[in-house]
Amino acid sequence: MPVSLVDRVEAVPLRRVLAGLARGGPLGLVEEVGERARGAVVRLELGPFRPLLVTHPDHLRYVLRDGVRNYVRGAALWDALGRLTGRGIAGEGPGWLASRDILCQGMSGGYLRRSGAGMAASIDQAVEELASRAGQRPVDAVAGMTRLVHRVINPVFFGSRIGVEQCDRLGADVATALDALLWRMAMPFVPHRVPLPGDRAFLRATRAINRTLLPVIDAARREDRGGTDLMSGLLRGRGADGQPLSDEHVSQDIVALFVAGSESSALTLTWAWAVLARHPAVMAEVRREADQVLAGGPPRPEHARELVFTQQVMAEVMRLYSMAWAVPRVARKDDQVGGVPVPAGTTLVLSPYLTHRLAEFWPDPLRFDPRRFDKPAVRARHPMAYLPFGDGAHQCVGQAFFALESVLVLATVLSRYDVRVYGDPRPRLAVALPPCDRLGLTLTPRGR
Ligand code: HEM
Repeated sequence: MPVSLVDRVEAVPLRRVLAGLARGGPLGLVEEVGERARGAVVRLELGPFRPLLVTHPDHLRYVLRDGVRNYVRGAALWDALGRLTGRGIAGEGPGWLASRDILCQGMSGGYLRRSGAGMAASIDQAVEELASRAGQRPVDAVAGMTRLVHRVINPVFFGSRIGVEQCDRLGADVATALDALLWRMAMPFVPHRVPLPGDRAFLRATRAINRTLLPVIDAARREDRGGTDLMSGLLRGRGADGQPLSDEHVSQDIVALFVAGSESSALTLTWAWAVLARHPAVMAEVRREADQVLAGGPPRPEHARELVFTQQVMAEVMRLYSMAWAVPRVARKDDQVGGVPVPAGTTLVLSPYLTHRLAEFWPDPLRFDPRRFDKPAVRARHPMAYLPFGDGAHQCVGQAFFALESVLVLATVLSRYDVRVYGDPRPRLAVALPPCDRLGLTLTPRGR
């Protein structure tokens, strides 16, 4: 299908950017720009940084699929992140391909079928631990979901090589390093030799990450237990030169997995509770389905397929709270997107968050409605109008894993506990979309 030409480029000048910031904060500004553009390519005039914002599904198909060879990770935004996540799975080229092959295999359907029972058991335990903390007083939902996610990903990422407390510490160090990078991401034109706030915190956090990870990698390499976890896979893997991946490469890939998989999963689950609290009838229907499918027992991987409404709820949560609010790419050569000239070196910012709010594809876009994911509605929609996990060469390797994890978490919790949510904050713009204020959560046994 040819790319439909939404052939105007709107410029958003700096003064309008600043006025928008004052009105709705950074996320309000992003939403306002997306709403005005209605799918057109928009040039953001951010001082010396002038990226093109791309949100129309036809244009996304072009950048992520048909024209993918011309649009790569690179330039300033990825350079900042690359200081933390290296040039393996979070990069491009041979290093990325080597990691991608290993991780795709490590997270394949076959792997999920083999290890699904272990994963469901981790979820069972993690939910009980959450309930024991959140029984009397509200726990912070982000912290609670982060702990839960760490308990589920720990065996998948590391086998049984690190304890859950160590996994929590590693997650916290990665989050600190990522926060510290925000300055560099916001000002990608500042050279790395010029100090910025956050630099020291970044250095401290990356040292702590290395202190945790490098000895574990070293020991794992010597042991070689033939595990099916992702770290074992990376240690067994080979680069394009046929040599094993270096310790640094493996370590940075593990950090990249935390960056890509841990925070986004924890925050998406956090928003799921916020949304369910706002829609008690939907929460009741998810519970009805959980009662029917789990029938009072522990979660099992095969339940996920039957939790159809719960899957739809999660899909709609990910439409409205799409952690990937900005997915940057850089044009290698001169090109056009939707009729708009794209000179070589231009940064394109794709925004699934904004695509998911285009009224042309999502009538009444801000309304929460899981039925948008009924099969006929999905079939009738533009296939690139929904891409919470990206698309094309870099499509998320953890998509099937999260799909399984999230529906089993919702069903397990609601089949056993009454959930109360305290607070109703808006998301805040960061690397992902955390709540701008505290969201509390209590779990009390049902019927009490
Ligand atoms: C709600 C949960 C998640 C969301 C919303 C999400 C979203 C995304 C998106 C949008 C991309 C594409 C980035 C790009 O095109 O540059 C991506 C890539 C990736 N995701 Fe996820 N993800 C989630 C969970 C996970 C999990 C659980 C894992 C690991 C187990 C994971 C691992 C990765 C990796 C390794 C990549 C890079 C793939 C590549 O560049 O080839 N993600 N994710």
